Amino acid sequence: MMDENGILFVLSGPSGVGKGTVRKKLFERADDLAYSISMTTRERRAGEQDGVDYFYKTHEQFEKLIADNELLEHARFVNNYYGTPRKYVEDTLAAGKDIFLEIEVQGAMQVKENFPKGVFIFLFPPSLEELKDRIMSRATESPDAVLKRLKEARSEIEMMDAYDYVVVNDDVERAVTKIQSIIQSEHCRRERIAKQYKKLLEDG
Ligand SMILES: Nc1nc2c(ncn2[C@@H]2O[C@H](COP(=O)(O)OP(=O)(O)O)[C@@H](O)[C@H]2O)c(=O)[nH]1
Ligand SMILES: Nc1ncnc2c1ncn2[C@@H]1O[C@H](COP(=O)(O)OP(=O)(O)O)[C@@H](O)[C@H]1O
Repeated sequence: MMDENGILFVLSGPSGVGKGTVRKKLFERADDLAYSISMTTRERRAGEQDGVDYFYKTHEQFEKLIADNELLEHARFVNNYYGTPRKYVEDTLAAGKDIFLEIEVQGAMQVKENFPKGVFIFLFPPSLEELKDRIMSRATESPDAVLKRLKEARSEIEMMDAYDYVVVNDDVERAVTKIQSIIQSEHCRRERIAKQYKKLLEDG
């Protein structure tokens, strides 16, 4: 059966690789894509807004969301919970609109089980040295949190194989353009399949 649903895109990659930066630039250019704002128990950083960057929750509130099955996936990352609201994703896809998730690898693997047709993109650093510099330069974390994020980065990179595409974030513009072409070619691919399917039915 051909589906008229939107396409689900997932962007993952180690902390500090530039996911947030690339995603924001992508959304400045793409207007037919919806962003799924995640829930988190992490503290709000300076400059972040509730309902824009994340929905900030207490541990108790988050655990209730899990118990009530309101999350499509969730994971713990460096002592905090992160999760994707189920309803927004399902409603957006059902309305025929594409949705974009920016989540870490454990969560992405849960999404893959439920949405095998999703498109999984891994953002890759030019080098580990550069990754470390980027996490440090952002200076939003304590030295301890920087170390934990770096440690996490190695195990995240090991999961790269499970992704459909790997995009190196050497230059933001270039990475965004590559992601845009991935989105475009996935649409072409699905249209081609739909056409072939229609032809098959017509040919009887
Ligand atoms: N599983 C999951 N991971 C998420 C979600 N939202 C954000 N993340 C990931 O959690 C990790 C930590 O995010 P954050 O604290 O904002 O740090 P940053 O990515 O280093 O800026 C990143 O890898 C995010 O992509 C979510 O809803 N689910
Ligand atoms: N292509 C790039 N080249 C140089 N610096 C970058 C690039 N992409 C992102 N950065 C910088 O790296 C740091 C981490 O980026 P951020 O988007 O917060 O990463 P993430 O969301 O993956 O944790 C920020 O200071 C950002 O400005």
